[in-house]
Amino acid sequence: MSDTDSPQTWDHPTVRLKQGELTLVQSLGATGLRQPCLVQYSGEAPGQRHALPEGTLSLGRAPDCAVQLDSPGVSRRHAELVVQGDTVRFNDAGSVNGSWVNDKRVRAPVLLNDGDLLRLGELVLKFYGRNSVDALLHDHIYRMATVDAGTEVFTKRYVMDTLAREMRRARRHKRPLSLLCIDLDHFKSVNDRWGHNAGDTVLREAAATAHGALRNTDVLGRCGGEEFVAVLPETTLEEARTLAERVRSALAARSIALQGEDGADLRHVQTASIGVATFTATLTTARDLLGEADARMYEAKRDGRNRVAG
Ligand SMILES: Nc1nc2c(ncn2[C@@H]2O[C@H](COP(=O)(O)OP(=O)(O)OP(=O)(O)O)[C@@H](O)[C@H]2O)c(=O)[nH]1
Repeated sequence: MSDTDSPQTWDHPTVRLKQGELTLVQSLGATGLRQPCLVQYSGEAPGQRHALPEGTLSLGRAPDCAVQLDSPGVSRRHAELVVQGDTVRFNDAGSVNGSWVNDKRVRAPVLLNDGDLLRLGELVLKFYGRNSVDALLHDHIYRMATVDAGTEVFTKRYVMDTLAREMRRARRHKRPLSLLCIDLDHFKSVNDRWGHNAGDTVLREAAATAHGALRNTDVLGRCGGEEFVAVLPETTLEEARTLAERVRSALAARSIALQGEDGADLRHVQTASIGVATFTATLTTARDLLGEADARMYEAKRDGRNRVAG
């Protein structure tokens, strides 16, 4: 998923369930001018959506491609799309493994229609035109699978997939990669003192605060009840420590407004203990990296909580 496509910065109003009814048609009307998009149907990130803004867009593995497709068999500059109003033209850009639209090899510009299947090498994508109801439904389902309903940060599954993908990228390009394990302190006492609803509010607000302290390129997910993991691509250990401290201090500085079970207005400061780990010659698997961040987080707890270790 590209930064601009992150569910945390979703680019159109969410399709919501209202009283059990999926209000697709109303949502479609409310969104007005939607962009056409491509959705990956295979490869490392099935379900990933690429919005297609107006202009000439390159598709390929190169990091500066407008539609970046980090998949084996896709050339660095594989194909090109020209988006003009409701018209979208697709062409191969001299790729090694070729491009197809609906199983027909592309050798000259092709006008795309809603629902067309594109194949770049082995990678299959589906094209959705502007205002496609299918694309809205797809977004809704994808969002349910990748965003935690209680906190609006990513699900554990999404963050683990991201970690695996970023580790492959870090290894291949010899780039730094770090991880934060963020665990709220004495969270059980929030539930015990003020009830589960107050606990849910604290979880949601703490997640929003942590997300706000991170960068657009970082991926924050909820990995357990009151435990979060942040994947930090292109980040050294030193930079990760600085970010962890930024998250810790943002949480410690935030006074969350709550209502107790008796309706009384309350305020609560929810601190966290944070473990930091980085991808090195000895920490080479996702399990190693998560284990190290988790161990450092427990060290922060043992040292008194509301601190960063690692
Ligand atoms: N309100 C609410 N509580 C949750 C949710 N998920 C987990 N919890 C609670 O989170 C609490 C976690 O408690 P512990 O694992 O003992 O940790 P802690 O109290 O934060 O203590 P330390 O981690 O040692 O600082 C448990 O009481 C869970 O019931 C949730 O979605 N909502």
